[in-house]
Amino acid sequence: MTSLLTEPINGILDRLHTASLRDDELDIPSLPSDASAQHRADALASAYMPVSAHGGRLLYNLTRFARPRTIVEFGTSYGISTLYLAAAVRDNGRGRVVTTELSSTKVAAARANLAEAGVAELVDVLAGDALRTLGTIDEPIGLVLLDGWKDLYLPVLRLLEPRLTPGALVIGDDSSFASVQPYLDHVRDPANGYLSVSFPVEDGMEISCRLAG
Ligand SMILES: C[S@@+](CC[C@H](N)C(=O)[O-])C[C@H]1O[C@@H](n2cnc3c(N)ncnc32)[C@H](O)[C@@H]1O
Repeated sequence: MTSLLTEPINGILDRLHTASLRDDELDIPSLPSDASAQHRADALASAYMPVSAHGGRLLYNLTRFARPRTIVEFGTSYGISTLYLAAAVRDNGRGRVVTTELSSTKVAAARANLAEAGVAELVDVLAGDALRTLGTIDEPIGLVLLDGWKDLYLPVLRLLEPRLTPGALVIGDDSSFASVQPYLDHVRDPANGYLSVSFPVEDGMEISCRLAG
């Protein structure tokens, strides 16, 4: 049996996905186009913006198959995608997740959700800007989920690239968004060391395999 379909993870994911439906009712103030990542994170502190249940199951299955020792996630929010990754780590019997989030409200909520789900010991939630927090990881990385602000996918990937293992999977969520294009241009050019495929789940996930170290 999978942790995803058993309690407490199954019920917590149901609850969080249901709560995320209220994102549509939030009154988010419009932000200047040059608003900082922190400003955007604070303005959207109430918004879950999660992967869908289908996207989450894809993340779970990829993680089960790849059996990575270290998974890095950019953009924790309330911890929904992190729970799918952590459930797979638990069922693999090895590995850990390092995830990072700018909003302090969300860091506290995600830590509480992961503790309630019984997977807190499998996950490090790093508070702060991914461009700073993820620079501290010095071990080989087997799987990356990029789901923070879209314009930062490429700088975050470039930061992590020296530590990607050959064969590592890099997953970019919301790949149909125009702001992801510079990232897509990078991973879709084999000269940059990836074989990349667009997967049609929700707003699209780009799944890229690292060919070279
Ligand atoms: C789309 S949501 C993540 C959803 C989450 N992966 C899930 O499925 O539940 C994006 C999150 O990335 C966070 N974020 C954006 N830029 C960031 C940065 N530079 N460093 C850390 N977190 C960031 C935002 O605050 C926001 O909570």
